[in-house]
Amino acid sequence: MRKPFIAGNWKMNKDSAGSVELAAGLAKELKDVDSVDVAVCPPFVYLQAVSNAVSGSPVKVGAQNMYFEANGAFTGEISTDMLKDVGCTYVICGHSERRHVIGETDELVNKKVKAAIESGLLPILAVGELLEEREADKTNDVVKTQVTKGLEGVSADDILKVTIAYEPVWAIGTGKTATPDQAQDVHAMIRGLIAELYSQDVADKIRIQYGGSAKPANTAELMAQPDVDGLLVGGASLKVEDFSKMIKTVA
Ligand SMILES: O=C[C@H](O)COP(=O)(O)O
Repeated sequence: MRKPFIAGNWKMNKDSAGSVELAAGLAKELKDVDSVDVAVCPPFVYLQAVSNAVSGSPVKVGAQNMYFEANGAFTGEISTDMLKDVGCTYVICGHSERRHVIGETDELVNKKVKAAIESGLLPILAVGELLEEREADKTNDVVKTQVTKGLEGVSADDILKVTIAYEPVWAIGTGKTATPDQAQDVHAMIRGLIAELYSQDVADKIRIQYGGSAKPANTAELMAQPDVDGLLVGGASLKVEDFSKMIKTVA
């Protein structure tokens, strides 16, 4: 039985006061939730304040990105130790906006996943196809490559520290959610791939989130799919009411 895991990716939104207000509101609303793992991923500069605001509640904190080196001359980058120092449990690696806007490669994403695990952070490996790739019937190939390369060198002992987030790029921030069947098809394919790369036991245990215009109105039908174990939520995670409603739908 996989415990559902719902994470909010705030992306480049909120200010200092707004971050604390949202985090404190969620901590209060979700204080009794223990059947769902919950995380929020604010911008780097608000991580400490958000960690303080959710302290003692079931809401954990994640970062939206990281760098794979431990320290040194890497201007503008943030290390895993820094993230742990400000209270992070999770880190998103390979979000499609980082792949397609910033230009991150599978190789870089893989270094981040391995460095996260090494440091004790729990990576959320995000994968997903572009609209033209789906239209060209390349969804499975693209996602398989991203998962396989993203997990290269991750041992069987460590793989269950990873959550995979399937986010079809055409569904992100567009209001165009993948249908539950479309999500289920790709999630089942990913689970089958994990069985091939690791074992059936690992595949049965690893959590696979769906992301892309997830909101209160479609949470139940997405989460009803047998291979959808959680959600990586963008826009709808920016309001206490919406995000907590999604979690309570599952709890
Ligand atoms: O990381 C979250 C996803 O990119 C989904 O964003 P969205 O819920 O705004 O479509």
